[in-house]
Amino acid sequence: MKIAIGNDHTAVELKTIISEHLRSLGHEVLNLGPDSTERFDYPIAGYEVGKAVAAGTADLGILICGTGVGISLAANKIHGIRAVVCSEPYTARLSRQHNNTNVLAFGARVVGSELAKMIVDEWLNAEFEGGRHQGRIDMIAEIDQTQELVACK
Ligand SMILES: O=C(CO)[C@H](O)[C@H](O)COP(=O)(O)O
Repeated sequence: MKIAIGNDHTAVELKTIISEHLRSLGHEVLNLGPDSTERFDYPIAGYEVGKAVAAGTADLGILICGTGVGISLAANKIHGIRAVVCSEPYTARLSRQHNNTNVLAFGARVVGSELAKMIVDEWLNAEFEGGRHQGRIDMIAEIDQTQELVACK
């Protein structure tokens, strides 16, 4: 798979570790974040990775900032992006199975590199289950596109 990765200044080292891990698993990595620890505004990386995934330039995206929160908020502003912040593997797996997330975020100030690899592995190995979950994904898309939800009218 082709995986876009983005980060801010807090996550350069963890980005490198995760990129190497992804390559060792046979994935292609598209680096859309800085490789310098100079202060960097995380919305830029969230935007770049979100755009790459939404456009199909990458299959999935991984974002890392201090907490994973800001960078995922930015990515979630792109139509079609479902980004999740995870600090443990269970939520990562369920976010694929039930919510069909296409961007995974975590915090370099929150998780260590081994836990981050476990989170990534669990997320990549899980598959969307469809069925009843598809209708809920469609409802999220409806809110995104129309700022309305027919089920609430
Ligand atoms: O976690 C983050 C956003 O959610 C950022 O990494 C964090 O806010 C950066 O902070 P600072 O500029 O103080 O290093």
